[in-house]
Amino acid sequence: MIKRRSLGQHFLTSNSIAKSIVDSAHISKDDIVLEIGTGHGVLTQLLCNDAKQVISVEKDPVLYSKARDAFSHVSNLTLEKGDAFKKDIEFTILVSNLPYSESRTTIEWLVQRKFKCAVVMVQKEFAQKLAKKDGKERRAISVLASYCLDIENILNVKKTNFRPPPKVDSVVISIVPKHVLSEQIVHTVNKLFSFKRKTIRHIGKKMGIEIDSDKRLEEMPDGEIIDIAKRIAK
Ligand SMILES: C[S@@+](CC[C@H](N)C(=O)[O-])C[C@H]1O[C@@H](n2cnc3c(N)ncnc32)[C@H](O)[C@@H]1O
Repeated sequence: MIKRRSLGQHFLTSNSIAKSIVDSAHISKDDIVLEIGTGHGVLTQLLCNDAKQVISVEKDPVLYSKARDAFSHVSNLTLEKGDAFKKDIEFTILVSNLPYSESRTTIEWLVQRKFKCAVVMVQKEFAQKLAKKDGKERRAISVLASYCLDIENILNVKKTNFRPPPKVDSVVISIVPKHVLSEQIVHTVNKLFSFKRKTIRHIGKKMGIEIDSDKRLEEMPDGEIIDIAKRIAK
């Protein structure tokens, strides 16, 4: 077995945690579920039991081939090989024990999509970052997440529940969308935060618009930051 750290290959070993994750997505027979990272399929069969259809994408070709053999009898499952973020898959629900290195990509990708809900496992620190509402540690990703998504922590998962165990504990979060943003706005919010220490007047000047305020990004409500990004992106 190839253990590729860059692919975040820490496999969940607990069937009861897998069941809790799938149950908390409240999947019905109308739902098309996307799973990012099939791995050894600890979630995949459970998802297929509940959903109309499951599309499970795995980037590692060896794991993809093994899953094809293991799940060849499952009629409502489509297995795909490759990078899930480069595919244009329609889904109603996303369920994934995310590769940690893709957590930020996933949130930026989700805020640009329409879907019913997502249940994903992320590192505890990343969940805390998403929940930052103000202060110096607030990041572009915190603004995008709190403006676009309702996020709830639903389950803490100790690192001992994975093989090989990661360095940190995880948390399963549920996500319900509120607003959708374009790729250009997501990019602009990231750009605004690259000048984070400056006043918004100064940042506006750098980005070609006039803003009559000396506030800093960390003091501004999410909606105001998004409005500024929209003015810049026009
Ligand atoms: C944390 S493991 C979870 C595997 C399995 N679902 C589980 O719960 O044990 C993440 C999986 O995602 C795969 N992966 C990493 N990046 C990916 C990407 N961009 N698209 C699809 N799969 C990816 C890894 O190879 C790995 O199998």
